Amino acid sequence: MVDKKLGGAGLRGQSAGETALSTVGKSGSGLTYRGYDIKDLAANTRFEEVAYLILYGELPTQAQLDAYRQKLKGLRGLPQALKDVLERIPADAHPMDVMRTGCSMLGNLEMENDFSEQSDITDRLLAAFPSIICYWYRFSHDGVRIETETDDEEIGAHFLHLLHGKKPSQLHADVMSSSLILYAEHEFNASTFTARVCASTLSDMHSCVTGAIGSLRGPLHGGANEAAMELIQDMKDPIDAKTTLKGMLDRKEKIMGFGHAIYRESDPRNAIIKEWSAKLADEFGDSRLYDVSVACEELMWDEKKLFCNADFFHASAYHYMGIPTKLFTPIFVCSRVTGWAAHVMEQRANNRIIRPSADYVGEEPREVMPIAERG
Ligand SMILES: CC(=O)SCCNC(=O)CCNC(=O)[C@H](O)C(C)(C)COP(=O)(O)OP(=O)(O)OC[C@H]1O[C@@H](n2cnc3c(N)ncnc32)[C@H](O)[C@@H]1OP(=O)(O)O
Ligand SMILES: O=C([O-])CC(=O)C(=O)O
Repeated sequence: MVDKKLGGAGLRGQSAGETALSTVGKSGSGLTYRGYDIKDLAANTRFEEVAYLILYGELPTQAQLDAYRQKLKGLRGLPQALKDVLERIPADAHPMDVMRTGCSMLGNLEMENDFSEQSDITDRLLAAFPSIICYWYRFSHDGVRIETETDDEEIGAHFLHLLHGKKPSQLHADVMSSSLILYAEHEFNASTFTARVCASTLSDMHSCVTGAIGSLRGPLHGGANEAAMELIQDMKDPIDAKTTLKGMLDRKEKIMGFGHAIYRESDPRNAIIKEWSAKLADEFGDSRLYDVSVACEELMWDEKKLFCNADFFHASAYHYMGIPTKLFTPIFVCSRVTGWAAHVMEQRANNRIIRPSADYVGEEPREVMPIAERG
């Protein structure tokens, strides 16, 4: 794994354009957003500061942050027509499909008429996504029509408040803020590239983000945090964890939450979310999920030199905060919309339609036979 060369299928190792937004896997610094190391950001900022950095180019002053939070707070309400749509989506729908539909419906109701509106449209999506997913979840699962306009200062706390019907503890608010920072931006990953391809046709912001949600949904990308939870939830203890994983590796099964297309030795986001998971396990008073996760990490490194990516310890961390597994990937959307939108804006600012070529491997030229002679 560590020695594997970048190249070949999946456009791996090929540059597909320029970005000033982030670096991934550059030696000396695993992940940076606009020049700031992810560890520095996670330790010293809150998510709204990072969203502002990604979208507006610099970290905000206190006055700018206050104004930005105030703006986002004022954008949490959902139009009745969107609530009507959300109420029609069944409880057994996939929540990522709810996000996709919610984003698309908002695009019908609050269309981006001109690119000069792109920042306001993005702020609206950033503010509205927690409302969209929680409104649908609480209506379809609990039969409750929630009020989505809370006075929480932060997006992460607002999400937990809507989900659980009460304000979260400081620890949970801190974990959510950190988690949203970790997920915010990641260069030309599959969902962001989807957004950029869409943007390159000069399409609207809602279309770009809706497409990106579809790409993030898959288990090889954002969906891995849910798949990781399904994997660890039945593991009894570290020994059971190692036996289970060994069997899966012997059967050549993929272990979700491990490996990465770009990082070769570690994902810098893992150490941060792992530390939060340990703190949550302490608070929860039952460390089984954390312990089995550590055992999985050890075994995967020993057997395959594969490391946990950002998703693996998110599974236990989110679970400890009482978040239902199927809402894990939608939280990723609530964060990554910042990166997606910033890439859309960057693409628009220096655009050429993205249209690669393909190596043809089909039939040689031939003539159409009259239908009676085919067979
Ligand atoms: C936030 C995110 O989106 S992070 C990614 C989340 N996705 C996952 O966790 C899904 C599981 N992981 C994977 O499927 C892959 O590691 C990906 C999709 C992330 C990267 O794929 P690739 O770039 O093709 O992986 P890479 O080239 O490094 O794979 C090297 C070898 O390790 C194997 N491998 C990679 N990841 C895993 C895994 N999680 N479990 C088992 N084997 C793996 C590959 O099958 C490959 O084996 P091969 O050489 O015999 O074909
Ligand atoms: O970069 C990737 O391929 C996937 C990833 O970790 C992310 O999008 O956060």
